[in-house]
Amino acid sequence: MNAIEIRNLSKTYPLFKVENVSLDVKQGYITGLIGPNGAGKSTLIKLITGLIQPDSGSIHTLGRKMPEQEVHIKQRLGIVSDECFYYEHLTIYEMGRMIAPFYKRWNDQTFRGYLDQFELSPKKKIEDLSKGMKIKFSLAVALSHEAELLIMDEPTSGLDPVFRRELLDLLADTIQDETRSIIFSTHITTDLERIADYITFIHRGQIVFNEAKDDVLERYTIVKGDMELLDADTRAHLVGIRETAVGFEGLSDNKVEAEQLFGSYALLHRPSLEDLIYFTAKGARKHG
Ligand SMILES: Nc1ncnc2c1ncn2[C@@H]1O[C@H](COP(=O)(O)OP(=O)(O)OP(=O)(O)O)[C@@H](O)[C@H]1O
Repeated sequence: MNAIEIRNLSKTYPLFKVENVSLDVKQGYITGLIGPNGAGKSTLIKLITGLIQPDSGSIHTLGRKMPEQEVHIKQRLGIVSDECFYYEHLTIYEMGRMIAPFYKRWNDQTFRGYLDQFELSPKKKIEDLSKGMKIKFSLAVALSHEAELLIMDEPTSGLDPVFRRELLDLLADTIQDETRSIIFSTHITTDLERIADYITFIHRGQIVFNEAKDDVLERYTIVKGDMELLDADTRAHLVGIRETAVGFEGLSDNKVEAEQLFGSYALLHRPSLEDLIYFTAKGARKHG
């Protein structure tokens, strides 16, 4: 079962396009959305949440079609970001009162519990909240109406390390019942190494891969060796290469092939998600 099903989605801006994207986001899991600056992560999230309309293609969220069934979908969706505040002059308490009637499954007691847990004073005005506090507030709202799908655009980037860890634990707990799902865009890839089940990698408006995190980190490998190992064949094999005075470091998208190609002449080791972004942004070749 998929929480989100995207088919052949395209959106063109004057200098950028999301092109023919198809993507399944699995229900009951945490999916991390990664990619370099300007890759299209926020654009994809805005398309999914209906903030912008695609030129072509379709999006089904929680089994319902966007934008036709947007009102129904929004009841079951929690959007967590520091950007979705329209009433800056209201206090947290007043904003909560304003939001509550919109949701059929709103639980005021749960909301007050999260405000307390996240140390958010109900008397504080929205305009006086820091970026991290806005994230906490929108998370409290999402969790108080029993959202089945949390869509989070860089939720941890404005948070201190203590709350960041607490948030990651909270998210891991949130999906324990296997009916809830989370899609989570971030540059803090170590957060995803900690909690993500699936990774969606977007680059230049296209999906590079959408796979289980453990499979990705098993399939790719970092290759390190002396410069004399780099010839036309070995260069063509690597997705991206960093050359230094003492040798090279590169990313292979096929560990088995890399082992055959480089044998015992090079050092191979497991990449981090950050390595995948770095070498993909550096390289010209498409991943296999
Ligand atoms: N409304 C718009 N009009 C024109 N171009 C836009 C618009 N919104 C975004 N873009 C362009 O689309 C591209 C992708 O932007 P997007 O914000 O989706 O990237 P991102 O992956 O979220 O980047 P970052 O990691 O830097 O936040 C950028 O080149 C951006 O300038």
